[in-house]
This record gives sequence, structure tokens and C-alpha cells, in this order.
Amino acid sequence: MTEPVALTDPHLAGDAELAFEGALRPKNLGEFVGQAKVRGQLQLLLRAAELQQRSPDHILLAGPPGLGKTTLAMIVAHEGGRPLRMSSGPAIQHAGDLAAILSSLVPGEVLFIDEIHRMARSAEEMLYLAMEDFRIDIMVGKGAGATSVPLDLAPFTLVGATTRSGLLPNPLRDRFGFTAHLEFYDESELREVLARAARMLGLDIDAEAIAEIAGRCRGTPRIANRLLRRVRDYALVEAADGGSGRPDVGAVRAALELYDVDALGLDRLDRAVMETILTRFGGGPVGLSTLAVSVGEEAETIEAVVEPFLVRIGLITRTPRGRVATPAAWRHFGLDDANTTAGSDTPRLPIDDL
Ligand SMILES: Nc1ncnc2c1ncn2[C@@H]1O[C@H](COP(=O)(O)OP(=O)(O)OP(=O)(O)O)[C@@H](O)[C@H]1O
Repeated sequence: MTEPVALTDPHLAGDAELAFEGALRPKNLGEFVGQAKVRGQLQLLLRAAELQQRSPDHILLAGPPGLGKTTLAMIVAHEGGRPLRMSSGPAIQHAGDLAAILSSLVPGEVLFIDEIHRMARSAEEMLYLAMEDFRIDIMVGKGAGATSVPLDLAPFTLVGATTRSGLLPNPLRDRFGFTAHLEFYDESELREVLARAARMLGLDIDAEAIAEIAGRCRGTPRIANRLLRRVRDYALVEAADGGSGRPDVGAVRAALELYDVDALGLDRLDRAVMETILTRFGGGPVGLSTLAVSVGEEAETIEAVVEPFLVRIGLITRTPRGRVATPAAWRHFGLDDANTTAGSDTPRLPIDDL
């Protein structure tokens, strides 16, 4: 049974968006919706470690943002009653940063490194030995007089998260005992995520409205929860202005239209990418870096955040020569590919229609 979260919860003040996310985070595998296969695999791994009274094997969680990697890392620690240390690749820019973390771990601790593919190469190499032998070599001194001093570590479990597992060097990837690939959630799972969040918030929302949000949240629980929050805001303001204040399907559509979320759940960046491929490049193929420059976004964001979803819903395909729009994309944007040529009089997307 989930604990209700009061709408006036002081934790929802301040950085409300983050507090909201934290409050809704499932605390154990039983509360974690979807990803049945990964849940089963993790359950077995944790139980086996418990029976053998040892730390669970190192775990790599791979998949697009917002699918529950941080949540699962917290669950791994929580289920085994183990302390959790959280860090991230960008925060580990020198081997010394990692040595400081590793040498201060207590026995059995879970070390979560988010965006592990962004860790410095020197730290990565230190991690190989740490993961395998719970030991690191610390260099003391410089130049010809430098010596390496071995340092034993407390046994720990590394949980690494990455949106780009392809960027991890093989020696690092091979040292994880288990790699979980998180998939986008289907609509019934998202309905469950939303119903749970609405229950926790004490929000009275009907099944039709929940289904409408579930269809527009890019297969991603974080987005589902965020859209639910926007719908709740909309209903609150409507009630204050003398309206019904019911978060029904009409309120959902109005709120999401206001926030530029279209019927497929595409947001501004998704649409900017599609607009570029369809109208500026006649449907493609377009290379990733050209695409990134055209929409003014990092290539990594396009590749890790935007593309996986557009590929999954069949709006683009990846070819060796670049990204290509599918017939479904032309249809969704109400465009006719025969009339579109790169560099010519560019047809505008019927944005109002989205
Ligand atoms: N399976 C799930 N069931 C219910 N809620 C979930 C689930 N997965 C994620 N969430 C919700 O989505 C939010 C985002 O999840 P989380 O932070 O774990 O994603 P992430 O994959 O770590 O994202 P990032 O890669 O951006 O760090 C959480 O606060 C949680 O409330």
C-alpha cells in the first residue's frame, strides 16, 4: 500500500519538481511498475546475494532518461538494507575523485554512478581493479620516484547507469555481473504509474483522463508524472476561477496543448528534429551532427533522448547515411513528401494541428 502524499507537503515546496519526483519514487521492487523481466532478474540477483551473505554483483542499468535507473539503484540498496552512495560520471573527472569515494565506502555499500559513460578515462581504469578485486593502486609521488601503493577496499556493489551503453569500453562493461536494458513503458504500464501517482497525491482523476496522459508521455514514467502535475495545476486554477476543477479528459487535452505536448507525446525538441528532417532535408537522410546543429542541441541529447523514442514510434529510421523520416512521419505532420524538396520553398508544419 502506498503512503499518500499531502498536496501541502512541505517537501513539495522549494524545488517542487524534484521533490515531486522524489516523493513518487517507488521504494521497492513490488512498487516498481513494468520492466517485468528486469525486475525478475534483479530479484534473483539480490536474493542469491542475500542467501550467500555477500554483496550483490555489480549492475549496469542502460536506457533512455526517466525510465527508472536511479529508482532501481535506490531499490537495490533499500531491498538489501544497504547504505547508498550517489555520484555521477561528470563529477569524476580525475582518478583521485574516484579513489576518494572508493576508499571511504563501508562494507556492503551500494555505489551508484549515474551517466557512468562520462567518467574520466583514468578513473575508468581504476574502477576495473576496484570492481574485480576490491582493490585500487594509488600512485604516490611523481616522475621516476613515483610508486604505486595498493589499497584494499570494502566489498561494495557498483550500480552504473547510462543512456549510452555503446560508449562504455568493453573491459568496463564486462565487469558488470548483470546488465539491465530498460525499455520504454507501454500504455497500460504508464496508466499504472499514473494511477499510483494520482493516488499518492490524492488526485481524483478518471480512467479516461489517465489514458489520455498515458498516450502522450513518450513511454516514460518521469514524463507521465510531470504531465500529471501540469494537469493537476490546470484543474486547480480552473477551480479557483469558478470552473469544474475536475481533471477530466478535456482538462488533460487543454493542459497538454498549452504545454506543447502533441497527441503522440512529441514535445518541442522532438518536433524541431522532425521539422528539420522533413522540411529542411526533404525527409533525409540527415547525419546526426547536421541535425544537432540545425536544431541547436547537443548531438548526445538528440541521440540519447530524442531519437530512441522517434525510432520506437516509427517516425524515423536510422540508416548508415543518416536519419530518414518514415511515411508515418509525413502523415503525422500532415505533409506530402512528394511536394517537399530540400532547400526549396519550405512548407511549414501545421503546428496548430499537433
Ligand atoms: N517503474 C516505475 N514505476 C513508477 N514510477 C517510476 C518508475 N520508473 C520511474 N518512475 C518515476 O519516474 C521518475 C524518474 O525515474 P528515475 O529518476 O529513476 O529515472 P532515470 O532513468 O534514473 O533517469 P535519468 O537517466 O534522467 O537519471 C521517478 O521519480 C519515479 O517517480
